[in-house]
Amino acid sequence: MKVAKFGGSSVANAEQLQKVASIIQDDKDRKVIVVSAPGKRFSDDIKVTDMLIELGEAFFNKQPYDQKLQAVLERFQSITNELNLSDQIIKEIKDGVEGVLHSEDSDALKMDALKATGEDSLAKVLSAYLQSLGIEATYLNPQQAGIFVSDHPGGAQVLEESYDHLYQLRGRTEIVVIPGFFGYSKAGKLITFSRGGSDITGSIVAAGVKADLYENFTDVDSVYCVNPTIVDNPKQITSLTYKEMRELSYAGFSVFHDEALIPAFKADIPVCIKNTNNPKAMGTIIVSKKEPQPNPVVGIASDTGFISIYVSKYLMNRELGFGRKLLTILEDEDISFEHTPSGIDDISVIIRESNMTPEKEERVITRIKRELDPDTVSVERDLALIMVVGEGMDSTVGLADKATHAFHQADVNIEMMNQGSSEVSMMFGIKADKVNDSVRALYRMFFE
Ligand SMILES: Nc1ncnc2c1ncn2[C@@H]1O[C@H](COP(=O)(O)OP(=O)(O)O)[C@@H](O)[C@H]1O
Ligand SMILES: N[C@@H](CC(=O)OP(=O)(O)O)C(=O)O
Repeated sequence: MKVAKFGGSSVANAEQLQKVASIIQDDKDRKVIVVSAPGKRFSDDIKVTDMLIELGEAFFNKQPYDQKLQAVLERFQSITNELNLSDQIIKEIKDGVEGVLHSEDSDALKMDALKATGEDSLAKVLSAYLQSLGIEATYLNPQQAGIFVSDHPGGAQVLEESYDHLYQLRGRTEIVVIPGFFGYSKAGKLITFSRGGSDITGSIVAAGVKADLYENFTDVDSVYCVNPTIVDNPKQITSLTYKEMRELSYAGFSVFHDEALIPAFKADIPVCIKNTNNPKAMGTIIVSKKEPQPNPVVGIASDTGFISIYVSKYLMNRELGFGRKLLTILEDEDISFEHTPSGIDDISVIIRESNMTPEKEERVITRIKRELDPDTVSVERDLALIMVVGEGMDSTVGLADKATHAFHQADVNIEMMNQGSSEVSMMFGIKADKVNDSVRALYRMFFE
């Protein structure tokens, strides 16, 4: 049995859905299908999820939202028209959105329910389309499938019991279409995963049904060793380990959500990234172990939007509990940290800028000054992280030398370097405006 997830680009319009249907028909093992909401049809287009978020924001700000709702309905209407399906779903979306907006739920729950409308409606459209082609298919809501999650709107975590519920799907004879991106709390509230979270649903479902393969259909032939929007025609990666993919997706390989690997990894289910627009291409397979490769580096990922809080204090290394106290201040503000590179008398805490507000920052800095009595505390902004990743790196001499040489060639100052003890990756912190030049220089160094 295979679980196939189709991302936003694969379900963006009727033509894409026709490709999806023929992919499903091509392999009788594709029994469980997970879908995203319609994504971009062209580069300046707006994803349905973003349209729904805008609609919610307009409502919360007491602004008119009718046109925004109309635009969502039109996206679905054009799909149902072209696929000759009933437009009953259009009425359901309209009533559903109004029902959510005027419910008694908190704004956070309303927003999650709105966001999920894209996936939920598309799953209904796809199952109706498959039925119209004479294929036995049913839509299955995540609550009926038993996908239970923690009560964190916009950041759900799956509850263990979901896997046993999902195992029951193995008894189904027809094709089951499940909307991605959300589950239900034990209190019965709809809660979404973080953005891009349909990949997570696919992985949870694959682990639950103990699938032989989790296929993740997107709009590229494979995972490339660098982001193809930064380097033209980069080399394709045929196989990756879970560990490598986890590091690469954490650091910016947006083709696969970094949280999505965990369920598949724990259940040891191979993941294959494939192209809906070219399903014959081999794709990239992600497994627990792979043959040693001639090149110890498999990929170079980059991400922007980081800040660093730098704290220095003479004899910091002797002060018991200094690091704990510093991190507690962040924890009290509900801020998670990414990395903590340190020296004997100083420490930096790297944070995603999206986790920080000006108010939080002011409180954090005030408390650091008051409670830790540092010599210096400063905040550095507009940082990017670059990760050079590969399982073979631990046994290869001279890779850090090659990497720093590439930064030198690109005339980029390295603000921070970090190599984890696992040696699966090297991480560099640089100014964000230099990130693409750096990635290109590293690509030339390691792959050309
Ligand atoms: N290293 C990489 N390899 C392949 N694609 C990448 C990589 N890094 C970033 N991407 C981007 O990821 C995109 C696919 O992810 P996404 O837009 O989330 O797809 P979907 O709509 O299928 O969910 C590609 O179009 C590509 O621009
Ligand atoms: N539609 C949701 C979830 C998702 O996974 O989308 P996509 O497959 O387009 O990355 C989002 O945009 O966040």
